[in-house]
Amino acid sequence: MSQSLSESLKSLASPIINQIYNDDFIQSMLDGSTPKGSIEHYLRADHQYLNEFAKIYALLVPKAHTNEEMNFLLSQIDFVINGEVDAHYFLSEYVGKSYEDIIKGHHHWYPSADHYVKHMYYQVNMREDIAYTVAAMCPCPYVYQQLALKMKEHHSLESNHPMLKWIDFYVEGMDELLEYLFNWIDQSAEMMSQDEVEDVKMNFLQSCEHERKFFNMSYQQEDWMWNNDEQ
Ligand SMILES: Cc1ncc(CN)c(N)n1
Repeated sequence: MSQSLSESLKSLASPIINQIYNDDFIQSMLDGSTPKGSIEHYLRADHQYLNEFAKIYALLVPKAHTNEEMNFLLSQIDFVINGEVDAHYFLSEYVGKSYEDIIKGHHHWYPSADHYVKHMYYQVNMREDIAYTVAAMCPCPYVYQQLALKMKEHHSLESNHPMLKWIDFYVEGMDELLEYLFNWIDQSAEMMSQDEVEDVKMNFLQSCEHERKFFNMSYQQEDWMWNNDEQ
């Protein structure tokens, strides 16, 4: 029996996730050496990213076919805005500043975050079928869940490890969400041509690479050359 599209996506994403795991951001989280400035950069970018992610979920509501799909989207808007902020509070504890102080006054999207967000907005605005956007959004929970599982699997983290609460947040809370998203992709793929399926794959894999760029952007505190007014 041939592999489902979602199974194919997961195996294609695996080498990218391994690269992210071995990059500086995750490796420094594990050894507790992440520069506080890199975490602050991440939090400023991610606060905006999650707000845009919620707005893109909202733009999917008119494309939903059932009340059940609409309720899923509403629940995810609530989670992204009001639930995932807990993961940010765990990281602001590491920095030693209040989350509100870290993110206040920050308005522009850093370059790699800009590219990632616009990749998702392009799908929701230019593609009729919801699957193209869902495929571009799915790596957001999927990559983090896989990274967190690898971090726990390969390291016996002390109970006072500074990143343990952040890691556990993504180990525990993603299964039901991911099952829904991947089923949505598989169901849509049944009515697609091979070319359309290839486009769905590209959207998913590009977002996996955008995840890698987002972490590297944070570690290197990447910004635009024109912006020189931020701490
Ligand atoms: C950029 C990004 N990607 C994924 C996640 C995890 N939902 C996040 N908070 N930020």
